[in-house]
Amino acid sequence: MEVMMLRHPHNYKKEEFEPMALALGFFDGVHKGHQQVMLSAKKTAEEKGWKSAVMTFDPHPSVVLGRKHRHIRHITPLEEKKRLIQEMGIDYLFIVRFTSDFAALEPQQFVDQFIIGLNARHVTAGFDYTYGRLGKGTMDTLMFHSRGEFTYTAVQKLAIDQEKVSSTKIRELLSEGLVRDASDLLGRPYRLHGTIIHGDKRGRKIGFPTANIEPADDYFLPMTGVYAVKIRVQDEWHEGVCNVGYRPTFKSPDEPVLSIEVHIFHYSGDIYGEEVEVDWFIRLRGEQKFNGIEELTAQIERDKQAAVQFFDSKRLDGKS
Ligand SMILES: Cc1cc2nc3c(=O)[nH]c(=O)nc-3n(C[C@H](O)[C@H](O)[C@H](O)COP(=O)(O)O)c2cc1C
Ligand SMILES: Nc1ncnc2c1ncn2[C@@H]1O[C@H](COP(=O)(O)OP(=O)(O)OP(=O)(O)O)[C@@H](O)[C@H]1O
Repeated sequence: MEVMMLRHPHNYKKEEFEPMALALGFFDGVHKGHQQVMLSAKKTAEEKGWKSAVMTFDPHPSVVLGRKHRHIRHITPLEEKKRLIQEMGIDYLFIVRFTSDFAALEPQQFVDQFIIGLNARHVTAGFDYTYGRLGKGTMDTLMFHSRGEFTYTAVQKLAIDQEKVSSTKIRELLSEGLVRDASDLLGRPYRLHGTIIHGDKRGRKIGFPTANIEPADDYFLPMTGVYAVKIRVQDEWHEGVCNVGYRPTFKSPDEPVLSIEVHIFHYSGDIYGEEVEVDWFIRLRGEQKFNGIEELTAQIERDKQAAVQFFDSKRLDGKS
């Protein structure tokens, strides 16, 4: 997949691009709804002998439009999004810098410069996609703005249990610790990339060594608590239990520092500095303040059993 960063104004001529079927959206999560939009573009590209392309934006439009904090957390930060879109077999990914100037483009200007101007011959987007200043362009105005230069598909709403599959819903589920429900909407487990860093080395002493993980990006983390996870280290997946939280048993609430640490089953070895991936399967409990190490270790032992049982039953279901 070729990744192209674009800014407004850009100086490309449409002749510089091969004909494309282009999927439009921010696509945080690359969830099942997003996948349908992208696959629809891919299918059209295959039928017509064109290239498939996805256009996304960076940063999130709400950062520039001032509706949210400057730093918004993502289900799939840009690098994660790139990986997933690449895995879908898309030929081109356009990442448009979302600036105030870009946001101020009238719908027709956006279409002229970023759709027709890039030689897109077909556009796919979800039924509720909007474009141009104040989101005035909709799937109903696209025909008019297309000037007959491209065709388009409005992908129908994908809903699960009568609710639209959306990035917003997935963030809501993650913030409630409902990682299993989130994975139903994502079509895969929620995943975090990071690096193993040094912790306080206390874990080893209490009998549960942990890999402390520094996220590679501004991930939207699940609610604090203990989770059954899988972790990929040096290309091998292992099962484990993960605590995401503030370790109230040891740390003062006055200086809260969030830590993410995984006790990996049947594993020993020095893995500081390794890049890892963590897939989150189920939340086992909330984080607690224990009266000392013994109570904590007894509970971690129970967490471990619960996670082992969870993975065993998943294997029996044949879903592993
Ligand atoms: C499965 C698991 C569950 C944990 N649960 C708690 C908890 O409920 N409360 C808490 O204060 N710390 C909890 N911890 C964190 C331990 O306090 C932590 O592993 C220990 O302090 C070692 O930290 P270190 O790796 O930074 O040395 C948990 C750790 C694991 C692996
Ligand atoms: N459930 C869905 N069914 C069909 N299309 C969808 C669905 N969710 C998003 N899309 C489409 O995918 C593209 C990306 O959408 P967007 O990034 O706004 O995702 P979203 O999940 O709706 O996000 P948010 O919750 O922030 O509104 C758009 O074209 C949008 O219309």
